[in-house]
Amino acid sequence: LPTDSAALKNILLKFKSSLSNTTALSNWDGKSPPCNKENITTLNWKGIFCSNGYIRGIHLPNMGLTGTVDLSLLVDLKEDLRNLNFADNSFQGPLPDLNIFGALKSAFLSNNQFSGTIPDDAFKGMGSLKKLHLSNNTFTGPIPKSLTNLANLIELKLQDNKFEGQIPYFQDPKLQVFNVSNNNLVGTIPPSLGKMDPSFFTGNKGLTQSSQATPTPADSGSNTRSPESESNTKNPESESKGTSRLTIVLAAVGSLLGLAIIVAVPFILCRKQQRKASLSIETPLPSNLQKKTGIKETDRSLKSLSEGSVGPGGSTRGKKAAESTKLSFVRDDRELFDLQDLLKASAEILGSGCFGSSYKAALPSGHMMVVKRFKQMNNVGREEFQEHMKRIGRLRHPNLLPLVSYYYRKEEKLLISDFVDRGSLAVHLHGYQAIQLPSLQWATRLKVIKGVAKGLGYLYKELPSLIAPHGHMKSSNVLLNEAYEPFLTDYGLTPVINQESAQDLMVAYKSPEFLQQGRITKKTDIWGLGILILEILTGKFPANFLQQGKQKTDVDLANWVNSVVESGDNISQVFDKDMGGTNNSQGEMMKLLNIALACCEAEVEKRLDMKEAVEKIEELKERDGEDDFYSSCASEADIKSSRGKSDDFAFT
Ligand SMILES: Nc1ncnc2c1ncn2[C@@H]1O[C@H](COP(=O)(O)OP(=O)(O)OP(=O)(O)O)[C@@H](O)[C@H]1O
Repeated sequence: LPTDSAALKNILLKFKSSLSNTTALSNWDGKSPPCNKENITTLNWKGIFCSNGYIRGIHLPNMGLTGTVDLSLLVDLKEDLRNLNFADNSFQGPLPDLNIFGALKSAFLSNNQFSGTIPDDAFKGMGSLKKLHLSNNTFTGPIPKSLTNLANLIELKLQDNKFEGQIPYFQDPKLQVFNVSNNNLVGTIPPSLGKMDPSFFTGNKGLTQSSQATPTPADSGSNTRSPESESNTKNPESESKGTSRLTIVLAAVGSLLGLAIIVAVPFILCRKQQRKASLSIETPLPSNLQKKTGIKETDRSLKSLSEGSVGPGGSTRGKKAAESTKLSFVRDDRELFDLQDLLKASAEILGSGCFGSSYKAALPSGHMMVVKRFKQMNNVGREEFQEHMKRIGRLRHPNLLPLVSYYYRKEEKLLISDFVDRGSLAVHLHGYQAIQLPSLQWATRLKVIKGVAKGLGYLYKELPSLIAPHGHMKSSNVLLNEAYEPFLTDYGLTPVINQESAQDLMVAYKSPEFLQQGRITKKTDIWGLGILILEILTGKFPANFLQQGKQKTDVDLANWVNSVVESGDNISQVFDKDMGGTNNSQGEMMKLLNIALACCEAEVEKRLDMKEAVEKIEELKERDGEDDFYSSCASEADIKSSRGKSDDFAFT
């Protein structure tokens, strides 16, 4: 249903009037349209998330809402809606008719007062559903059987209810979270769920650990499966099913491992472990940035200065103090907002890097920003810091993520930039299975490298006084937008990062010249570019980045590739098998590998310089692998449409 239609307004207003205590929805007034057709993402009406003019999410958590939820009033959105979040309110009545919305991916209804038995077929036809949270309500009766047929379900939270009977049979579940703790369940825990965290089953007096036997599909027909029926199932067929289950478990473990690498690398690399990374775009946003970070809106001492200073010099001090509690914008072409807007915004932790954590936060306009917190940025004083940020703010290039604003306090710096839809290249290279995406294809990888090289070339031109104009070239600092266009981030920061931290943590200081001679040079970022290209071509994470400080290491991606080249073995073994590519593209892949190795030359004098590297990369032919290029675009576009555009949001 196109969102500019008056009909849509009416639908939402009718839905609002069916709820009680709706003060939080005061801007659902029918004056403005709920979505703007031309905008990719909008949040005109509180909690209504739109994409390209269609409503994708209704996100009303913790809004003090009461009454019952009549989803039949939203039936005209049945094709469009992907996410519903009614958690943390005081809704009553039976479970709303979720299965009206066949394309729904997540439904969060936890922490309400929903009650009653859920019909067995309540989730019939909801094959897209990935996450269902019904915890902390007072649902009774058996766990509905239709849940067992949801092929994409990965998270099921039913804890703290009054569910009764046995746990139904989940065939080959993809489930990663299955929490039924604190209910009235009886019987045994099915072996197919045996790998779950044991705490997910506690608080059910009649529930016991199962024997090792695998249940047969026949069990799935019954919600009152007897424990005996679980034994005596060992036959070749069930063994092969067991094997396929094992394969799935192994695949899941593999995916999780991939994800764990992405998440763990910064932890291992950095001294100060921050909080656990969350890559899920559908994680609920339970709290705002201030609560998540503990960042103070104002520094109390500064505030009192700004409010209370009188007399000679007092007003200047006061003014300075007030200024120091504000965000500083480095561009004049952007929407202005306050630190307060950010601190109040629902926030999601994106990950914890070397220098602190990054958070995604929605501005009141709905625009998504990323706030990166730096704690080791005191290499220069306030004025020099501000000058440097202004310099970074003047940079403009299609492959650089622009700095939008910053916040300066002696003990805390925040850098604020736009959220980039597809997250980091690192995730797409090493954790793509965990986020259920296909591996990046050759044409996309080449496009990413070309963009990265252009961005780096620009930095070299615009920041000639910096020895390493980027300084921290790595795949988690390359972000990808919807079209897989790369954006470099965390560039130009070497002058402001504390020396010791920089040497311990930044990629430039992992280079051969720093490890061997204690120096970085104008070619150090080229080495970083070379390692990044090797990472992209081989799909292997550069393990030498895991070394902390000035330690020499043999575990180096470039050394490994060089050793294969020198051994005369088949060089094709170094390329990532998941990269695809036609015969036509192999020549270009080889050329790129050679460019990467020339960028990684340990002897700085022999290494390519920036200009040479960029020129050589630009010469690589995309059209050589034309079939491959278009098929890879098509497959990624397919995935995009099958995921639904709403996935770009963090409203669930
Ligand atoms: N602007 C952004 N848009 C989307 N995702 C981002 C953005 N900035 C950071 N991220 C994500 O957040 C994760 C954490 O980023 P962060 O910059 O804090 O750490 P890092 O890049 O892993 O390490 P380092 O601190 O060394 O740069 C990144 O892997 C990336 O996926």
